[in-house]
Amino acid sequence: MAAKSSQTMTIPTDAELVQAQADLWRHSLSYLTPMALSCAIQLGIPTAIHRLGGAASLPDLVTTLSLPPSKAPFLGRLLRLLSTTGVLASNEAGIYSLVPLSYLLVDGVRIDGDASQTALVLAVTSRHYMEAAMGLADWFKKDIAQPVPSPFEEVHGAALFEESMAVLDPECDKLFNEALAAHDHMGIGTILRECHGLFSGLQSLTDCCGGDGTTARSIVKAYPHIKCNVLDLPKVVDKASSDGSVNYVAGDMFHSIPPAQAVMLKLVLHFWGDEDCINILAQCKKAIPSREAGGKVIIIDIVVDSSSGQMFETQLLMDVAMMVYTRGRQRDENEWSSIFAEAGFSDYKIVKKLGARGVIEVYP
Ligand SMILES: C[S@@+](CC[C@H](N)C(=O)[O-])C[C@H]1O[C@@H](n2cnc3c(N)ncnc32)[C@H](O)[C@@H]1O
Repeated sequence: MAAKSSQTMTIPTDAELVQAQADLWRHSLSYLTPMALSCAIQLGIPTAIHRLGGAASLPDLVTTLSLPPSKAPFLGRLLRLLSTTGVLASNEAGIYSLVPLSYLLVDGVRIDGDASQTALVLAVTSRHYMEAAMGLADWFKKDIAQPVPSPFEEVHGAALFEESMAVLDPECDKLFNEALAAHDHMGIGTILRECHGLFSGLQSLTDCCGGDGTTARSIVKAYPHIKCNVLDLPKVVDKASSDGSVNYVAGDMFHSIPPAQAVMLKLVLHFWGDEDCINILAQCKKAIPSREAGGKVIIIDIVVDSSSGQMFETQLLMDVAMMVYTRGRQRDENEWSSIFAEAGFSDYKIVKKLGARGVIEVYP
């Protein structure tokens, strides 16, 4: 027999009901915010404003973007939403300008040598990603044995990293790879400037899952004395173009990680479940010397922090994104700490929080 609730819900007042209705509109229509952002990128609005000197009026944009004049009033409404949601700034004279967020969406602008972030927005707002999110309720109802495939795998028949994705859906595979490169390449410059002690004392480093070696090359450029290995799967290493500054190793991190004073896992562990993370970290521990000899694992990943205001919501969205698209998750400090302990590490330190991410040193 169902337990009787001792609490009865108070009937909302009229004022609360109309507010609730407005809140529901906002919640259920807020998918139009990323759609407007994607539309702005496809039309080239941030790039046009940049080329017009960083500020532009509606008529300037209609002309520069070669849009039919009949669309001007509609573009004005799009620009108003983009300004209200913080993608652009606007003033009373009807001039639109770039803010740091839209600066990241300007074609050709390089931040620390990184590509703009347009590829990421275009991928996550594509039908491939949206369809996976739309399959979430069906996914919840299915009782599937471990390891649980993501809603993305259920809908598209392959995981994001799987080679078969290139055959099943080449367009989706291309979108994902471009998005991943834009996402991963950004930020190492800031880490090098903000976290001086992270690499300076190291003689050697293995960038585990280091992809095409972009991050490792930036580190070696800043610290030429560091001997740097880049470990990735053979299919990735085979395609990497080497300039001789780093040593590429084709392999599987679950089997072996090239030894070095430190192993770095930058934006890796959030793709994996807890058990896999423990196995990866256990392999890292085998690859490094004792703490006294300077051994450490460097992790760059989100540290979910409920006291971080709006950043907390971003971190939760990134967590649900991991649930929808991968088998991974985002973790708070307690969750990180127990994974480190289970993998046999004795201590850790959160060196720095940068945006939504943290830089963690983990000691054997
Ligand atoms: C999200 S990226 C890592 C990002 C990279 N560390 C960066 O910050 O630029 C994931 C990478 O992990 C690699 N990878 C996946 N499974 C692997 C494994 N078992 N062993 C080694 N590399 C792996 C993929 O090929 C891909 O290049």
